[in-house]
Parts: sequence; C-alpha cells; structure tokens
Amino acid sequence: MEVAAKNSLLVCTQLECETTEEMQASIEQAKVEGADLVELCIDSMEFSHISEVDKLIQHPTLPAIVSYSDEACKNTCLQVLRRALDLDVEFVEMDYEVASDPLMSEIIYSRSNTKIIVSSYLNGGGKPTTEKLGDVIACMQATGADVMKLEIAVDSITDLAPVFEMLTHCQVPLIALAVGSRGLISQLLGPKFGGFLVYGSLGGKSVPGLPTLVSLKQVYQLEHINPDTKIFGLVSNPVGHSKGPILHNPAFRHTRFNGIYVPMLVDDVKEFFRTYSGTDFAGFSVGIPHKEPAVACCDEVHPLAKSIGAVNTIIRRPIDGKLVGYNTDCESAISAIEDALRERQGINGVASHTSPIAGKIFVLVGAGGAGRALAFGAKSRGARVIIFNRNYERAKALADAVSGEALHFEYLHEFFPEKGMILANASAIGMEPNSDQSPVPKEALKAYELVFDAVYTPRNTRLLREAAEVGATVVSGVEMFIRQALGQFRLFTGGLAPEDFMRKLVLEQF
Ligand SMILES: O=C1C[C@@](O)(C(=O)O)C[C@@H](O)[C@@H]1O
Repeated sequence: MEVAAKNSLLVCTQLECETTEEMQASIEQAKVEGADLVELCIDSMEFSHISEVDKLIQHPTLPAIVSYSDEACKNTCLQVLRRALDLDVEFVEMDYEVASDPLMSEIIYSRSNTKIIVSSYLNGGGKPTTEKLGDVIACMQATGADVMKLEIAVDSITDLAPVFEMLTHCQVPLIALAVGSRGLISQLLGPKFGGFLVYGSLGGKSVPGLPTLVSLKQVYQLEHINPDTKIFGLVSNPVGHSKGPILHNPAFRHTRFNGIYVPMLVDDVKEFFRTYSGTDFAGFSVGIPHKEPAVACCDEVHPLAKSIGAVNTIIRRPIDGKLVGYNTDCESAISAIEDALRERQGINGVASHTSPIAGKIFVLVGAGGAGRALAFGAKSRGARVIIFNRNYERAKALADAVSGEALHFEYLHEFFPEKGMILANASAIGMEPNSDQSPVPKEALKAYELVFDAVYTPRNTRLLREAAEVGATVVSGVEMFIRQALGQFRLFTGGLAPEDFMRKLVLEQF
C-alpha cells in the first residue's frame, strides 16, 4: 500500500493570552512548532478598547481564526467579531447563538473574504447519536457558515463513532473536537474522516484530548493521512505511557505503509470492538487491563494466545473482516531472557536446543495478561514456575494452568529456596508515575541470576537498578517492548518489520 500524497489538512492551536505581546510571542512559538494557523481567543485578553487588538488581528504572523466566546459579554463579543470581519481576517469563529442573532446574520451575509466558522458545544444530555449531531449540524449550516465546528464532551471513546460518521458525510467543512482524554482520536483521526482542521497544544502542554503540536509534526504527520489510511491503535487504560505511537507511525512511513497508530483510551473493550467494527479499524495492540477480556472479542484466537488466555495483538483479517487474536508478548519476553542468559553464560551464538531457562526456578510477580504470557512461556521452556500476585486466587489459577506453584505475596521478600533463580516482574509495580516502587526488596534480589521487568517506563526501573547492584543480569522491558512490537508490525502490515530502524527509534526515546 503506497503512502498517499500530502493532504491539505490544517493544524491549528488555540491561544489564550492576556496581552497582545503574549499573543504575538505565542504565534511565533506556534509557527516554530508547525502550526498552520492560530485561533486567537480574544475573550482571554484584557483590553479596554477594541482598537487595542486591531493590530494583532489585522497582521498576525500566521493565518488566524479570531474567536470570541463569552456569553456574558455579548456586546464586546459582537464588537470584536464585527471588527474582525471589517478587517478581513481569514476566519472568524462565533458560537451558534451569536451567529443566529439577527444583527450578526446580516453581517455574515454581507461579509467579503472572511470565512465564518460557526461552533456549537455539546455537553451532557446522554450519548451523542447520529440524529442528535445531525440536528445540531443542520442548525449551524442554516446560519450560512462556511465551516462548522462541533465541540463535544465525551465519556467514552465509543461516543466518537457518530462524530466520525458526521465528518465523513457532512457537505460543509466540519471541525470536530471531542474534549477530554477519551476524545484524543477525534483529532488524530480527523483527517482520515475528512475533518477540516485539527487542534494541537502549544509548548508540549498536556491538555486532555489534544495531541501536542510537536507530536503532530514529528510522530503522527497527519498530512500523510487520507481516506484509505488504515487505523491501528493501542487499546488500553492507561494508554498515555505507551511508546507505541512513536514506534509504529515512523515505521509505517519508513516502509511506505499507509497506516496510522494511535492511543485508544478504552474503558469497555467489548463495547469498543462492537462499535468500531468497520474495516478501517485494521489492527490493535492490546494493553492493560484488557489483554484477557479481549480474547472473548476475537472471532479466532491463535493457539498460543488461546492457551495463555490473553491477547496483545488483534488483526482484522482483510478477507473476511474477522478479528484474529495473537500473543506476541510471550515469545518476546522469553527470548529476551534466554538471549541475556546465554550471553551471561558465554554461550552466545552456540546452537542449543535446550533453553537456558530449563530446570530453573522462574519467579513471576503478577498474574494478569503479561504475567500469563510469561508463565506459559517459562513453562514451555521447562522452568519451574512460582507465582506471586497480590490477589492470591489469580496466582493460584495461573499456577494450576502451568503446573506451577502459587505463593502468598507477603512471602516474596523471603523466598530463597536456591541460588541462580530468574525473577520476572509482570505487574505494574514500578511503572511511571510510581517509579520509586519495586515489587521485591533489594536484599531479596541476591538469590537471582537474572531479573526481568516487563515495565518499560521508566527504562531502568528501581527493580532493575537494585538487581544490577547486587550482581544480577538485568533485562529491561524495553527489549520485550521492541520484540513484541516487531511481531505486531509484521501482523499489522503482512510485511517485514524494519528492525534496525525500530530499535534505533525506541532507544533514542529513552
Ligand atoms: O504490554 C505491551 C505494551 C503495550 O501495551 C504498550 O504499552 O505499548 C503494547 C502491547 O501490545 C504490549 O503487549
């Protein structure tokens, strides 16, 4: 699949500043960060007379949208918008209520070059439906708007499905901005469905639901997205920590595959797959806590993933649209541990059918999706698997499935039956923002020859630092992350993964 020519997408950032000087400095910054235009939110400024903002709105150094949305100051609002129209700025944005004011309607119809953006904000009132959105859009369209903007508060990522439908079918250019962390893909996938522009945040500022301008420029490069672009994403909660987007998007471009990979903050995995069932949604990584429940969402499950009972990759099979689940965690973690052990034992490159894990005690912390992959992998290599988990029942169920043993979590720090054991953390303990935590105290780490941590943010977890200090070989979750992503990339694209390129990308980011 070839990468299509660049689209005509506009990237915008909203500027809220008190003074003209601050506005001007922000416009310069927006230019540096790759914005095509800025929205000057004049209602955020302090001025006593409209003429004070004249210079700003007349000669901004980037094309601008002049907006004013403060219902409490209707007169000022009308004054500012009228002034912007007189000054012929590129875009003037106004709320639907303002646009429907008879005074403003007249002005709208007699405008010269300025394009009018009419916006509506939908908050509450239940889930958005195609009918509801259609009604709002019809009202906005009746004002004579050149562009319509739908701002909408969403409770779930699935609320965006009717928004994408509107974007696809709307006759007039439409901007859709879903507010809140579950709304992020409204911006990232906007160009795929025909959105007129997307918003990004300035200065790397974290705003729920908005990508940063820098990530739009460096990671997503939405100018390459078109209606044929296949959508891939990480279905997880939390999702913001993932390095998947910085890995898969450049790798797609590197191999000229027309795809985009986005973070998908999902609460209900079943509802998610039920909602996004079209062929556009071509493949998924599955992260915590969905790896086990996602098995039931698949039409077919690869035997390894089935025995593990967890999937971390789902592909929509192109020939029949069926969802097929895989587990690339298992081999990636176990092979990373094996390679490190072989290197430690100086048997690198020597062909051997016996795994260096065989016969060893493999202590596993965590019995969730990643834990299950590690337990089955270790068992398949002939290790003796011992599982510790805060919820003992889960540990017991997993131990039974791999003919291992489950022990109560409190005993982990004094578990010391023999030297040279392997420790694998598959729990989220130590993951950012709790990077000061470790599942096992330093003193207890002396019993281990090798310590592996599935947590990869931070790269060097407290567990790994302390294990190295007591002389163990350490394997970072970054290595597992790279290997599972290479497997995923192959499944996503049906082609080879550019391994050196992807490794370099990940290592540069940590
Ligand atoms: O566990 C992980 C990490 C991951 O969730 C991520 O953070 O990108 C992606 C999953 O596919 C993988 O199994």
